Amino acid sequence: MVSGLSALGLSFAWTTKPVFSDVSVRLRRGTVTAILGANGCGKTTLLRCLSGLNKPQAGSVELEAADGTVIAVSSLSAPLRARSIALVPQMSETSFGYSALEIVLMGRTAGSGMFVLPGRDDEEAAYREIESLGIGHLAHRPLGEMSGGEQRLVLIARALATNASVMLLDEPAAHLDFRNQLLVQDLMVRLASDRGIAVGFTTHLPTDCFAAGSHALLMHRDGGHQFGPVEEVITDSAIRHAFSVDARIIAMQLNGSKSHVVVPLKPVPQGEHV
Ligand SMILES: Nc1ncnc2c1ncn2[C@@H]1O[C@H](COP(=O)(O)OP(=O)(O)OP(=O)(O)O)[C@@H](O)[C@H]1O
Repeated sequence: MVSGLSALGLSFAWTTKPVFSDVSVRLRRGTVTAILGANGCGKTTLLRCLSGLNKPQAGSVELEAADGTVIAVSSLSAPLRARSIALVPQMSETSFGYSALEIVLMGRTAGSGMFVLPGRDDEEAAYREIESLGIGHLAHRPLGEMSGGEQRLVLIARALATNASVMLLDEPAAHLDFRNQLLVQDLMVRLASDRGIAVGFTTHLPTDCFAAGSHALLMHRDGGHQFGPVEEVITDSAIRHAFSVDARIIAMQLNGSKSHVVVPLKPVPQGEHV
């Protein structure tokens, strides 16, 4: 059984200028980790490094087993990697012509090779994942004819169908309406608590970290970062440094539980020390 995914000392550069350096983060089984930062700070690049799609110039990404053994993600075969770590992209234009059922079946047979045809069991399992997300009515609709929110749920169902122990979602709430944002946040929390999945997601909205994450990795535009429990990492001064925005975190009791909203107040003037 996989107990988590760890990145140790990751550095990545597309050119000579590093996108990030020496990033360490641990996504534990049964928890949700938010990866927060301004546009262009490297969230998607990091997520792809964690999934094994981008190769970092330094550092390692390792899957941890419950007995303490670790295996480098870079040493896994592509099929095994696809069955261990599911990546939910923001969009999948290459899948636009396929129906939801066909797309989720691709997740079910991920890593089995091009010539393996899905069987009846696979089809039933794919239906179950689609139903579990409340989108059974979309099973036979092509992805390209769905709304952004519906597409996101289909891509999450495809990731679930892989039975991966780690799920990485790139901006899962982007372009979603209020209700669908809430549904996706609740879903990530449930995938962690009910299925024991180690969930990681990227966002550029600080409030999302409090809503769904137990831990946060805050990435700064200068390549620096902080990782730890959300309430320790996401502070007024950390937001000011990461986004160049003066903001206030407001904590309140709502329906018997603690909620937080992060209110942006004003941009920090250019050139002012953050
Ligand atoms: N394929 C690529 N080739 C070269 N540079 C890239 C490539 N992909 C991303 N970059 C650059 O790497 C940096 C980090 O990009 P990335 O997409 O990881 O940021 P992000 O934090 O996810 O941004 P956003 O919030 O806008 O989605 C940016 O400067 C971007 O221009």
